[in-house]
Amino acid sequence: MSFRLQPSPPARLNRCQLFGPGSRPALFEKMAASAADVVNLDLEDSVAPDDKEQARKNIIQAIGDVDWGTKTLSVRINGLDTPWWYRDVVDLIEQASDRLDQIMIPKVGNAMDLYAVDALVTAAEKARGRTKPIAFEVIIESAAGISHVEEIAAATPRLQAMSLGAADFAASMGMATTGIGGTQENYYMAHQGQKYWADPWHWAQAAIVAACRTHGVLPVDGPFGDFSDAEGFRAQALRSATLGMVGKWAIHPSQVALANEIFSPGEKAVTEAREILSAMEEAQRSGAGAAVYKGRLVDIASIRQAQVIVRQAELIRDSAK
Ligand SMILES: CCC(=O)SCCNC(=O)CCNC(=O)[C@H](O)C(C)(C)COP(=O)(O)OP(=O)(O)OC[C@H]1O[C@@H](n2cnc3c(N)ncnc32)[C@H](O)[C@@H]1OP(=O)(O)O
Ligand SMILES: O=CC(=O)O
Ligand SMILES: [Mg+2]
Repeated sequence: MSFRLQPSPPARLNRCQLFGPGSRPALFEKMAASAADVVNLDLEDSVAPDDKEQARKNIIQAIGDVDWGTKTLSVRINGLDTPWWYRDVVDLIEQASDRLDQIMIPKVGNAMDLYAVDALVTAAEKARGRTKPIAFEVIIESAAGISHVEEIAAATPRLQAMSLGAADFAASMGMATTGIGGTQENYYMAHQGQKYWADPWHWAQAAIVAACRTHGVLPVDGPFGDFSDAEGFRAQALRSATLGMVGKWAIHPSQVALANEIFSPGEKAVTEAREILSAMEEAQRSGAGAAVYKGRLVDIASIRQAQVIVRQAELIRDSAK
């Protein structure tokens, strides 16, 4: 164990991030009224090139005009390989109200990408006299991004969250699929005439979780494209939660409740976690480091596991007050 303590991620809910194109302002009030913890107004891939400028204007106006409640309000800017990104940043900081919490930077390939955006944001904030610093979130969605995931997670104290973007990731990796997340028909093991499907996103998710947990960043699962497939979404989200991710994107309102449900620990899990903490308190009072709970071993590591669940339950309870 390193003598450095693992930093905690930001203490805020990030169970669901609801996306909507900046070119469809009619959706903004609906997004604000949704149950998502985070709203992502998009300037990037859901907006056609000819609509970029108008989408930017729509978003800047809506940041000030719409009541976003207590949601984390984020705008996805265009990628650093486009002619639009610097104007996205400058106009957002110069013209949008201070209600804007975060910008999402897509297709980040290394720490220098974040250095460049940080430099621009810092200068623009100073010029505007903005006192609330803009937080960053990034998407890991390229071969370069996943190769440099740890340096990206460590790149700037502005960074709060990191998502896996399955669509662009698949394209960049040359994966033979047009599906956005979820089970891939051809990714299976064969054994005694049966097919057993495996999870092609698992390794990238695990790398993201490890980088995020090392540097106190929230790891998030990105889009699941087939919004008619609730069971597929559920299975993908359950796997992500099991791996340590804290939430998932919704690209359609039908996915919000599902994400909230899966990334909120259920009553049974919370009760069990509290019982483990009590069992361990009792064990420690009697000088033992391990105990038996429901016929299985629990020890001091179980306290840390149970605390993850209890902390998340408390965050949800506190946010409902
Ligand atoms: C894949 C890689 C990525 O980068 S994903 C992130 C970028 N993509 C996006 O932002 C796309 C977000 N989603 C959308 O644009 C739309 O949901 C798409 C998928 C096009 C479907 O729109 P539409 O045909 O209107 O859906 P629908 O008729 O089933 O809508 C039912 C009611 O829900 C509303 N709705 C729709 N989308 C949103 C949304 N994103 N946020 C909030 N509300 C939404 C519709 O307006 C409709 O409302 P109502 O029932 O008529 O009042
Ligand atoms: O931006 C998201 C993706 O999946 O690509
Ligand atoms: Mg993408």
